[in-house]
Amino acid sequence: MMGSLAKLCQAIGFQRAVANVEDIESISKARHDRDGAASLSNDHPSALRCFKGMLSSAKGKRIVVFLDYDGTLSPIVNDPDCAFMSDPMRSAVREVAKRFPTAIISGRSRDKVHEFVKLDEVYYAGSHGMDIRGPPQQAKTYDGKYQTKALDKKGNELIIFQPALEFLPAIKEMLKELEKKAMGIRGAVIEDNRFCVSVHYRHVQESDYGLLHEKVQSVLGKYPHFHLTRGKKVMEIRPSIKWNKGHALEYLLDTLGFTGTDNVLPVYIGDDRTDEDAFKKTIAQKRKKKRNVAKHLVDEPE
Ligand SMILES: O=P(O)(O)OC[C@H]1O[C@H](O[C@H]2O[C@H](CO)[C@@H](O)[C@H](O)[C@H]2O)[C@H](O)[C@@H](O)[C@@H]1O
Repeated sequence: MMGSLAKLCQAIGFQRAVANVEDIESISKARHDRDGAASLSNDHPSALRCFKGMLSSAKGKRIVVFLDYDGTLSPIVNDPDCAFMSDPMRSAVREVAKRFPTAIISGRSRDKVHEFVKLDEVYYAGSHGMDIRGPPQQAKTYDGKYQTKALDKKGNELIIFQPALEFLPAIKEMLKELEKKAMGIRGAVIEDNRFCVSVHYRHVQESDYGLLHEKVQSVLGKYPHFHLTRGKKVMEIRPSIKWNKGHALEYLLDTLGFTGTDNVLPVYIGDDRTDEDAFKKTIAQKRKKKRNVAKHLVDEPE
């Protein structure tokens, strides 16, 4: 059962920790591309060195796997439309999804990630978690108005959760303005991620960075309910709601029936700053468990 997870980790670049598994092309090299991404260092504890230990803490628990897309399941490439996932990576994710509930949480639009991943057996959260296609169960602790039922191509029932729905008209307007403004700057690429917008500057001359930033800020100034975050050579404009990849992880755990339980171990694999919101929630989950154990000890009569 753990073999499939080890294989996926190896495909993502965790080879050192899980030796003796069949060789799958690693994307770790591509991730160290000096583009501002956090790299492994003494300041960052390495999952590579404690993978087996991490798995031993999964004993008796249900593992739920959460994966980022760009830079994790696909290499970072120059053209965002060409960030394809390799077939071995797809097989590794498919194998994991057979054994553990698995979700992909990306900054991309949900449809775009699905198009790249092409697997129906995983759950998808696009737009940094603001567009979730989850299990066919309403989440208990979330506002029902953002949850709608839908059917997939095979007629299976799904729940769609979109907490930023009311921002859609403004996002469409903003997208047009950004496209117009960015046209003047060579190399700038605007990507429609449905509930957020990416402004890529990977191909912009360094001398034009400031100008592009100014233009983005001038558009953003007209939309006070939005804010800017940063990724790898990309500025991302998002609605200012209290919702990120971490909340999406919690939402999915809820719809999978794990709210208030101790018997779950969420595993999140990601490479970028926005993934840190989800890492924090997995840690919070662990702390919650510790608190519950402590409470249990206090409640328990001696
Ligand atoms: O949450 P993620 O799935 O990691 O998405 C974050 C952004 O990823 C994409 O941009 C990044 O990957 C591109 C393809 O490798 C690369 O060209 C770009 O420079 C990177 O920033 C995606 O295009 C963005 O919309 C996502 O927000």
